[in-house]
Amino acid sequence: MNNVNTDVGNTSVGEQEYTFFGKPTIMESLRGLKFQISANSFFQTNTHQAEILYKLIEDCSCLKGDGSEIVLDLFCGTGTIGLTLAKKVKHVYGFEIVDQAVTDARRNANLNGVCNATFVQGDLNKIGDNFGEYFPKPDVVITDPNRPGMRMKLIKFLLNLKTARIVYVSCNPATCARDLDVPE
Ligand SMILES: C[S@@+](CC[C@H](N)C(=O)[O-])C[C@H]1O[C@@H](n2cnc3c(N)ncnc32)[C@H](O)[C@@H]1O
Repeated sequence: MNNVNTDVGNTSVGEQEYTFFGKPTIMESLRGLKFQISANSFFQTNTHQAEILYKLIEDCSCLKGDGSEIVLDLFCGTGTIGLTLAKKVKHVYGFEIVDQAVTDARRNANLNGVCNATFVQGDLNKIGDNFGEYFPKPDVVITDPNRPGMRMKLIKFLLNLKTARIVYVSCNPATCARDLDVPE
C-alpha cells in the first residue's frame, strides 16, 4: 500500500492510496474482537500493548456490566475502545474525524455482531453548542485525542456534562496535563 500526502510534516493521513499487492485493509485481533483497518485509519501500532491499554481503560471505566450505561468514545478511530466495551453497556457513541476510520468502525461493529454502537464522523475541535443532542447523557466518557489534546470548548462541554467518570487516554503528557488543569 502506497499512501501519498503532499505535507512536509509528520502526518499519517494520505491524500491518495495505491494498493500494489493484496488487500487495501489489514485485519487485527484485539480482546477477542476482529478489526479491519484501512490505510488512513488510526490503529495502535503495538497490538499486544494495546490489549493491555484497553484492559486498563475498561478497569478505569468501572462499568457496572449490567447493560444499563451509555459510553461516549471520543476520538474513536476504528471503534476499538468502544467496541471492546459494548457487550457490557447499553450503547456506545463514537466520534471521529477521519471518514475511513468511521467506515471501518461501523464495519467492525458488524463484523463482531455489535448492534449497540453508533459511530459519527465529525471534528471534535469544532463542536457546536448542540453537540450534546447527538447522544444521551453518558455514564462514562473515554477520550483519546491525538497529540494536540482537546480544545477548550470540548473540555468545558465534558465538565458541564458532570459525567461520573472521564477516562483520558493520552499520547502526549504535556497536553494531557494542560487539559486536566482546566478549572470547572
Ligand atoms: C490517538 S488516536 C485514538 C484512536 C482510537 N481511540 C484507538 O485507540 O485506536 C486519535 C484519533 O483521533 C482522531 N482525531 C484527530 N483529530 C480529531 C478531531 N479534531 N476530531 C475528531 N477526531 C479526531 C484521529 O483521526 C485518531 O483516529
